Amino acid sequence: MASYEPKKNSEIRIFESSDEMATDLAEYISQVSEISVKERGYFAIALSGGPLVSFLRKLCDAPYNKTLDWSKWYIFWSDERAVAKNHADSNYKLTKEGFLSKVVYIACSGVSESTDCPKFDLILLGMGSDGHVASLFPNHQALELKDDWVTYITDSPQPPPERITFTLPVINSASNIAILATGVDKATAVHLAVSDSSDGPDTSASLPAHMVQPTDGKLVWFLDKAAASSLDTSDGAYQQHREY
Ligand SMILES: O=C(O)[C@H](O)[C@@H](O)[C@H](O)[C@H](O)COP(=O)(O)O
Repeated sequence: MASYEPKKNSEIRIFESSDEMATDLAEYISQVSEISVKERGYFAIALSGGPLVSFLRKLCDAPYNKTLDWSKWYIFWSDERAVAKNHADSNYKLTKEGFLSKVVYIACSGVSESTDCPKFDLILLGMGSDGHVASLFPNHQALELKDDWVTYITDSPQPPPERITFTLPVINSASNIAILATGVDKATAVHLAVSDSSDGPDTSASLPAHMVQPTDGKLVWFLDKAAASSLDTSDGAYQQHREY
C-alpha cells in the first residue's frame, strides 16, 4: 500500500489488490470502532451500497469476528433506494446478505458542536464514476441543502430513481469518512475529487465527492491502482509518508 496526505485531515491509500484493500479497510474500521467504543461506549457507522459492501468481508473473519464488540455497533445507511427491503436493488438487502446478520438499531451518536448535525463515528461511502456519493448526484439541488439531515430524490440519474440520502452537512459532520473507489472508470472522478478546486476547473468544485470535506473529522480514500491512475503521485504533488 502507498499512502499520501494531500491536505490536512485527508489521506489517500492506494492498494495493489482488492484483497489488500479489504484487509486494510477491516483494520481501519476495527480501529475506529475500538476508539469510539472506548470513548463513548458505542460505535455509530453509516454504510452505502455498491461494491463497498463486498470489501467489508474481512470483518466477518478472524480475528475481527471475535475481537470486535458487535453489540456496541449502531448501523445506519447513508442512502437507500426506495424499494422493498427484500428487493434486489435494496442496499439493506445487499448489506444484510453480504455482511450483517445482526440486529439493526436506530440511534444517533451525539451532535456535532459546530454544525448541530448528528455526528457519526464513521461514514463509509462508495463513489460512482460521475462522482456521486450516497445518493447525492452532480448538479442536483440536494447538494445545496443546509438545514436538512436527510432528503429524498425522485430523479436519480441512475436507477432506481427514488432514493433517500444523508445530506452533505451530515456527511461532513462525521468524525471519520472513508470513500472507497475501484476501477479505471472512477479515475477521472477521483482526480477531480481530490484536486484543489482553486487551481482546477469548476467541475471539481461541484462534484459531490469533492464536496465531502469533514468539518472537524478525517477523510480517508481507499483506492485501487486503476482508480488512482489519474493522480500524479510521482512528483511530490502528494506527500507520500509510507509504503509497504
Ligand atoms: O445506493 C447507491 O447507489 C450507493 O450507496 C452509491 O452511492 C454507491 O456507493 C456508489 O454508486 C458506488 O457504487 P458503484 O461503484 O456501483 O457506482
